[in-house]
Order: sequence, then C-alpha cells, then structure tokens
Amino acid sequence: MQFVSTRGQAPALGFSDAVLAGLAADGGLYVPQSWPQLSAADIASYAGKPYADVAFDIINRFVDGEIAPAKLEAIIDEAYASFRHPSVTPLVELEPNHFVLELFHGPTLAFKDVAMQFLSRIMDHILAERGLRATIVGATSGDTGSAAIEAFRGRDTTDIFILHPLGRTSPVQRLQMTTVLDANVHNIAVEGTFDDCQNVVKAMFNNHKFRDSVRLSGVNSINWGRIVAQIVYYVTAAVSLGSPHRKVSFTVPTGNFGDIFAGYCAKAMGLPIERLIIATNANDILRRTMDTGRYEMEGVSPTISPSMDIQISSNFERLLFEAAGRDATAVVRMMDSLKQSGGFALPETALANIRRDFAAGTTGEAETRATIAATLKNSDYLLDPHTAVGVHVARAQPWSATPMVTLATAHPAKFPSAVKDASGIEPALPAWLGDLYGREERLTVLANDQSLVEDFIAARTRAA
Ligand SMILES: Cc1ncc(COP(=O)(O)O)c(C=O)c1O
Ligand SMILES: N[C@@H](CCOP(=O)(O)O)C(=O)O
Repeated sequence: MQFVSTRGQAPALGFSDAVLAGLAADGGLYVPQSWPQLSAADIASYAGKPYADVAFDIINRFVDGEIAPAKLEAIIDEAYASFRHPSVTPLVELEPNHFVLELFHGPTLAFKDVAMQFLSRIMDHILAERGLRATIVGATSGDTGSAAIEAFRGRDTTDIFILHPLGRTSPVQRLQMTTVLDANVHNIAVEGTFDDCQNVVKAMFNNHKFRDSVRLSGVNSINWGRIVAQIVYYVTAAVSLGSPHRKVSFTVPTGNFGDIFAGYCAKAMGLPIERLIIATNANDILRRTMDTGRYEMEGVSPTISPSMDIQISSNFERLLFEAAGRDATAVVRMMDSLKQSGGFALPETALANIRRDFAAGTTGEAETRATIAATLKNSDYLLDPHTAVGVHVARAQPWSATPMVTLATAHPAKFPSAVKDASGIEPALPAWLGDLYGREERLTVLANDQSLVEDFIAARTRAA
C-alpha cells in the first residue's frame, strides 16, 4: 500500500515512511492510494471481538506487511491496555436511538489518546529498527498536546516539542502538558492562537533545511498514523449497533477535521454509515462552508470548548482531495488561495460530493451550557463542552430510524469550571491525576515567530 500527497508533488511512500514524514514534502497530507475494502463478512466477524483485535485487523490493511504482524499485534495490544475501560471506547445510550461513544478512557481523558498511544509505539518501533532519533513537533489547543506528551514521554528515540496558545487552554489541559518533566518533553506557549501554533508547525515542515537537520516528524492529525487508528472506533461502534446489517450515523465535534475524516475513511472502506454530521462551536467555518460553498477565514473567538477554537481545519484538505476526484491541482489552487486571500470557493462537484456524505450544525455558547444542564437533568449524564456541542447538533437533525452516535471526545473533568457553570457539578479528576494542581510546571513562552521556535528546538533536540 502506498500513500500519496493531496498536492501531488511529493513521492508516494509506504506506511512507515508516511508516518515518519507527518506532512508530505510538498505541504500536502498523505492519503492511501486506494481504500482497502471491508466486506460484510469482515464487518460481521468483528462482533464480540476485543477492541485491540479489530484495531489490528483494520490497521494491518494499511501497514500492508511493512511491520511483522506479530509485532504490530503486540504494539496494538499494549497501546489499548492503557485504557481504563475494558471495551476501550464504550457506547452509552443517552436517549432512544441516540448514543455517545466515550473516547475518553485513556490516560489523558480525551479521544486523542486512542491514536496517540498507538502512534508513539509505532514510531518508536520504526525509529529503533532504523537506529534513528526524531524530533516530534505538534500544535495543540489542549488535548493533542497532553496525549502526545503522555505517549512519548521518556522515549529514547524521540524529543517532543509541543506548541500551545498561551492562556487559551483549560488549566487542566495546560497542567497535563507542563507538569511532565521528562527530559525529552518541551512545552512552548506561543503568544497567539492555535492556528498560529499550527502555522508555525507547518512552516517548519516546509523549511526543508530545518526539517532534515532535526529529522522532523509530526503528531497532529496531519499524520496518517493518527487517522488510521481513529477509523477503528467507528467500526466497533457501528458493529455494536448492528452493522453490517444496519446503517449508523455519527455526529462529530469538529475542529481540525481529523476525527470526522476517520469516519469518512471508515465509510470509504465499506462501513454502512448513513450520515456524518460536522458539529462546530461558534468558530463555525466548516458549517458556513457547507452552507455557502466558500471556505472563508474569520477571527477565532474563545469558547468553552477551546479545543475546537480553530479556523484552519487541516484535514479538510484530505476531504477536498477526495471530493474533487483526487485532483491534486485543484487542491493546490484552493490551498494557495487560502494562503493568499484567506478563503477559496469549492468546485461545484466537490461541494455536491461533500454534501452527499456530510451535514453540519453549530452550537453556540448558551446552547452548549443548556445542553450540559438538560442532559444531566434528563439523562443523568454529564457531558464535557465539546461533546455537548455534538449532542446539541445531533438532536437538531431531522428524525431518522438510523441510530445516531455522537462522539464523546473528552471527559468533563478536563473542563471543570465550564461544566460547573453549566450544571452546578464540578467533575472530579480521576485518582491518577488527583494531585495535578500541585505538580511542578515547566514551559517556555515564545513570540509567534517561526525562527524563534526553530532555534529553541535546534538547541535542545538530540536528533540533530
Ligand atoms: C475534546 C475535543 N473535541 C473535539 C476536537 C476536534 O477534533 P478534530 O480536530 O479531529 O476535528 C478536539 C481537538 O481537535 C478535541 O480536543
Ligand atoms: N483540538 C486539537 C487541535 C489539534 O488537532 P489534531 O487532531 O490535528 O492534533 C488539540 O487538542 O490540540
């Protein structure tokens, strides 16, 4: 299996090289050259199987023999042994025909753990086999960073540098990153927004001299290794609800579009998904794009679901590539226009293709709070603000007999003050994080400036 860039100018790579590369050399994102197909019998065979077994069967189709199956199986088993729920990602019925898929039972309480626990182990394996070290960089609005730091801490093959927007994460998210004091972990608080952090990360990848000199690798969902691991829970959830004999719809709280793109991948592989619903907070660029056919940047406003305070939705590029019939030239045109003028128009057929598979809705701040309060009252279930954005959008969809699954992307305890404001209940952190507020912090504040960040990294990485 080869992976090709959405911009068509970078060499096609196998799984291991695509994972180590993160972003393609032409600035594009890697996608598989073709979608491996799950037959109805394959899907039916997953019923009752442990999560790790399903994960192995799906991920192995993309690894395509590059890693010995027994080794891959061991890596996947170990990754999901760190989850605190035996099903790894359990489904809970919220109300008739509406379920939440709890993705927050990993070590840092957000869905990012599902992919990151896999990615750190697979990268470690590939690097160790090649006798190499890499410099890992990531931009975070709070959850990717904590999951990545937890997954990569203490590893000899990697140094990890995480950029977060100064003062724009929840205190729990910040502390989960900055209190990890392992020598290979470096936290940079950037004076700017998440989009600024992500722009610096992408610019470092596009600075080929720097990229090569520190052997740069990425852990954001621009890395195919993140997406592939997220396909799995769409499959396990759909199978629990009766697939392949029954269709399922998913509503996904969305920012960088990685999580919902994994749902698209599952559908492309043959999972019977009826609709994928994009749920945005007040930073609603994706919902507006679905309405108007124009992707148009506006400023980012801080919300109580801060992890989704994003305007440049990286993985939307993967969907554009697919929807435009894999026309890399059209993708380059759109991305150039985004860079130059802050927006672009979608080609008509691409828009029609996207509207066939996706719908979208927005949840404002007051609605997010009201959803948390009402869900506690009516279903005795405490939502985090990101999941509440999804639940509100799911409830606003036209009625359908098809089961709806809303992805519960974070544990409410990551956002205690927003949840308390909305519900009157302050969710407690689990025991292993109980002393988080008392731990020593380490971080460096830097201006939003690529060369300052590059100098900081170059002076500290062991991969140079
Ligand atoms: C809690 C939470 N929910 C939802 C999202 C949005 O996910 P994605 O960026 O994959 O669209 C994020 C961050 O990305 C998150 O941290
Ligand atoms: N919400 C994210 C933003 C980065 O998303 P990613 O999935 O591309 O890593 C975060 O929590 O950092």
